[in-house]
Amino acid sequence: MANETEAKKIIIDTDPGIDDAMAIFLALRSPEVEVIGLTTIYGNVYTTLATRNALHLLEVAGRTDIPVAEGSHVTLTKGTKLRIADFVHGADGLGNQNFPPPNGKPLEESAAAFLVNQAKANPGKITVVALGPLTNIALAIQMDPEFAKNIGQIVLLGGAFAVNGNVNPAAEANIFGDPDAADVVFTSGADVLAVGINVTHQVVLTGSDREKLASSKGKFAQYLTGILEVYFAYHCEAYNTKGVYLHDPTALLAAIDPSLVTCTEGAVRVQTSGITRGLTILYNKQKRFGEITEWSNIPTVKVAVTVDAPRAVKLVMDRLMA
Ligand SMILES: O=c1[nH]cnc2c1ncn2[C@@H]1O[C@H](CO)[C@@H](O)[C@H]1O
Repeated sequence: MANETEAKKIIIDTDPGIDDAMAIFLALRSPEVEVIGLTTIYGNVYTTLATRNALHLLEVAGRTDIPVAEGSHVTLTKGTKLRIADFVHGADGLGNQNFPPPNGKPLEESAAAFLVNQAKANPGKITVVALGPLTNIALAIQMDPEFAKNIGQIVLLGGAFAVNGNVNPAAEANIFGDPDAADVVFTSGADVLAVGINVTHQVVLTGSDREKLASSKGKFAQYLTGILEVYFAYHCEAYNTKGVYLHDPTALLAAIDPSLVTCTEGAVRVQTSGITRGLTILYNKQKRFGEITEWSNIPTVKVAVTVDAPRAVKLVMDRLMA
């Protein structure tokens, strides 16, 4: 029997990553969602290390029942020159804490095949929360013409809508990581919600929040206090702030509770070359252009424009300290 309180099934596509670790733990502490798998991708670390970290985080959480499917090692156009943000997250992606290797192994199935098969088995029921470059999602779209229809929603952390990027003034890191894949996802016709850094830069975990995490007895709070040191140091150096941006947790929360953000809707295209490679442009449909453009007849997506930041930070703190 359909049940209104049935948890929403989510797959987290992730490149752990310090804020990825926070988002994964947050999901595991959120009764509104059931994590049915993690799929891995390069971004904050290379894919092999992302898989190792995903398995490790599930072991820390005592949730080795959740499968991990390894994703692509190259971009959609088979590019191997990847931009890895180890300077943000530490060489191991998790704040250089010398964690032991995990015992678990990933599935034989690739991330894209896992996404395709799960969406096919549960049409309209699964939300993908995509926290890294969008290669796996684009591969799933290319692998199965029905995927965009079968997947319930794709909530993605990516883009810098009408603000500067964080890789360079044009581009946000996840879109810059694979702009071709991002353009495939944005134009696929799937139900997409993009949460960009125009929104996530408002959701800040302060030094005093970190102290509260440190003094909490919670298992996740203790773990995160350790790995957050490197993330704080990077923000202090790059942004001259004493807080850190909660990118991935904000996207995860938007998937759990859409009322945390307000959105606009329009066609999004991604610049795939030149000095603005990775730029996300939203066509808000306010003007009807006389001529056909690259934005004509493109399905619309939702783009987050505001966030209830105090409520988002409180949810992160309450759930991670529990
Ligand atoms: O300055 C940066 N350069 C590259 N990646 C970053 C930076 N800051 C954060 N992230 C990572 O990229 C995503 C948000 O764009 C987040 O997953 C974050 O961990």
